[in-house]
This record gives sequence, C-alpha cells and structure tokens, in this order.
Amino acid sequence: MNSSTWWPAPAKLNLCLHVNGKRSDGYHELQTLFQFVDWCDYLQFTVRNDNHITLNPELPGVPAHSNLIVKAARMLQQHSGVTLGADITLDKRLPMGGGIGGGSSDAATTLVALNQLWQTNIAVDELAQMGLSLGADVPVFVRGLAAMADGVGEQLRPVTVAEPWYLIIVPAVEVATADIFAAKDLPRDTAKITNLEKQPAQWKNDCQQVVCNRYPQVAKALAWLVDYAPSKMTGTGCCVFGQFALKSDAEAALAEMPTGWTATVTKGCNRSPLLALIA
Ligand SMILES: C[C@](O)(CO)[C@H](O)COP(=O)(O)OP(=O)(O)OC[C@H]1O[C@@H](n2ccc(N)nc2=O)[C@H](O)[C@@H]1O
Ligand SMILES: Nc1ncnc2c1ncn2[C@@H]1O[C@H](COP(=O)(O)OP(=O)(O)OP(=O)(O)O)[C@@H](O)[C@H]1O
Repeated sequence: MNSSTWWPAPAKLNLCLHVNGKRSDGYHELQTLFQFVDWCDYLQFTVRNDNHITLNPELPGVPAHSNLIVKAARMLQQHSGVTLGADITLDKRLPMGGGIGGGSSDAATTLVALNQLWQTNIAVDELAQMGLSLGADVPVFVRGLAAMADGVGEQLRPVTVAEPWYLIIVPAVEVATADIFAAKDLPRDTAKITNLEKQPAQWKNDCQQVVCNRYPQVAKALAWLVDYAPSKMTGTGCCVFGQFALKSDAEAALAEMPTGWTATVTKGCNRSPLLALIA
C-alpha cells in the first residue's frame, strides 16, 4: 500500500435493529446486525513529514475540522505521539445522513490506513476503542467483520450470514438519529433473542414505522420495494434496502424504479472491502 492506493470505506446495512429497552442514561439497549456492502467511499493518503492534516475536497456543509476523517487522523496522532501528517484525498460516493454509516466508515478507514502508513502499529482492539469516541458505528468498520451488536451497540460478535444482492434506495430526506430514539411512538420492548443472526425471519427494524410516520418518502420507497423483494430500512433511516438472490433481479427492479429516485445495486459482504485490501 502506498500513496496511490485508494482505500475503500464501505457502507453498512443494519439487517435488523431491535430496541430492547431504555437505560437510565437515556441510551437504548439494542440488538442490531451489521453487514457491509461493496458500495464505498475511497480515500488516498500521502504521508507528510510535518504534522499537518489536509483534506481534499472538503464536503459541502462540513468544515474540515469537524470532518470525521480529519478528527480520526488527529486522534491517531495524539494517541500515538507520531510527528507525521497526511494529505488526504476523498472520493465521496456514499450519501450522507442516510443510515449507511459513510462518515463512520471514512473515520475507520482513516484510522486503519494511517496506522499502517505511519507505522504506529496500534492493535485492532485499541483502534476500535479509539474509534468509538468518534461514533457508535466506527468500531465495526475498524474490525471489518459482519457482527451482531448488543448493549447500546458497542458489544460486537462476528457472525456469518447470507451475502445477497441489495437494491438500496436513498430517499431525499435526512433523519436525525436522536429524534427517532426520542420518539414517543418508538417501540422499546422487543425481547432479546439468542442467536438472532441465525433467525432471519425474526429480523425487523423497530425504528422503521416511526420514520415512515414522519417521512412519507421513506414509506413510499418501502411500499414500492416490497413488491420486488423482502425489504427494510437500515439504522434510523432513511435508506431502505431490498434483498435479492440474483444481481440481475436487483438490476431489473432498479430499471423499473420511478424516475427521480436515487438507488444502487450492491453485494452484501461479511468481510469488508477494507479488510480484504489489508489482508
Ligand atoms: C443506531 C445506529 O444507527 C445503528 O447503526 C447507530 O448506532 C447510531 O449511531 P450514531 O449515528 O453514531 O448515533 P450516536 O451519535 O451514537 O447517537 C445519536 C443519538 O441517538 C440516541 N441513541 C443512540 C444509540 C443508542 N443505542 N441509543 C440511543 O438512544 C441518543 O439520543 C444519541 O444521542
Ligand atoms: N467524512 C464524512 N462523511 C460524511 N459525513 C460526515 C463526515 N464527517 C462528518 N460528517 C457529518 O456526519 C453526518 C452524518 O454522516 P453519515 O453519512 O455517516 O450519516 P449516517 O449514514 O446516517 O450514519 P449512521 O448510520 O452512523 O447514523 C453528516 O451529515 C455530516 O455532517
């Protein structure tokens, strides 16, 4: 790996998101199953001999100092004491704020790539722990293995599940995670299920109805998609995904989608494209 390598930062899907209760600190007890897809942002890193971190291009509405990529690089500098810096190029392909974790994934790829390029040699457990303070979903991207998450999402257990093709639709709305978890109509009483990863018939998203109630575009996308495939919302929205055994069937559905909608066809993967690159 060198300065011309494009490091992938894949999206994730929450194949289920069960809300099991609310804790006294306000956070929710969850069971959620993370799988990666082969739909990615790409980042390039050139090591600098001074300690500057630059990012090109910047994201509209996100100043560099609050971009999770720059935050991750600074965190690794501080944690390791390294005196090097980096010029970072971002090829942003994932929609922002859609529940597919693009920002968290960019942060994780930055930690993994710079840990290698700066030769800081921080172990993966420590890197994942560092990432947690940048976002709840950063650790699963650092580890790169599909996983069942428990607790408030921080206890991860790698799992192997089917790797279908997905048609992911991106409704033109931004959903604030905190608003959905604060909603009065959110069901919070799903019982914990042992070996949930082995029981796909039980997988559901407890946030889905709440988001559909507030955002008709999400309800509309799901209502259209279920005619083609078993379909759900990911995370706290707004993206929805349908599951297909054949790529050609997912593409056929995409071809029939109403004009003006944004969507992509991509493959589910239990090992992330980032892990595949560094293995
Ligand atoms: C639920 C997931 O979408 C699953 O992928 C993510 O874990 C959410 O991750 P995120 O966007 O990084 O969200 P966070 O910044 O951790 O949380 C945003 C807000 O959602 C609420 N929140 C989040 C996670 C959780 N287990 N219980 C909660 O109640 C809290 O009010 C929190 O302030
Ligand atoms: N590199 C980045 N890429 C995307 N968003 C970023 C980045 N850095 C900071 N952000 C901020 O984080 C917000 C949420 O980004 P992201 O695309 O990860 O949301 P998401 O897919 O809903 O994530 P999650 O599923 O983890 O809730 C953005 O609206 C943006 O303000």
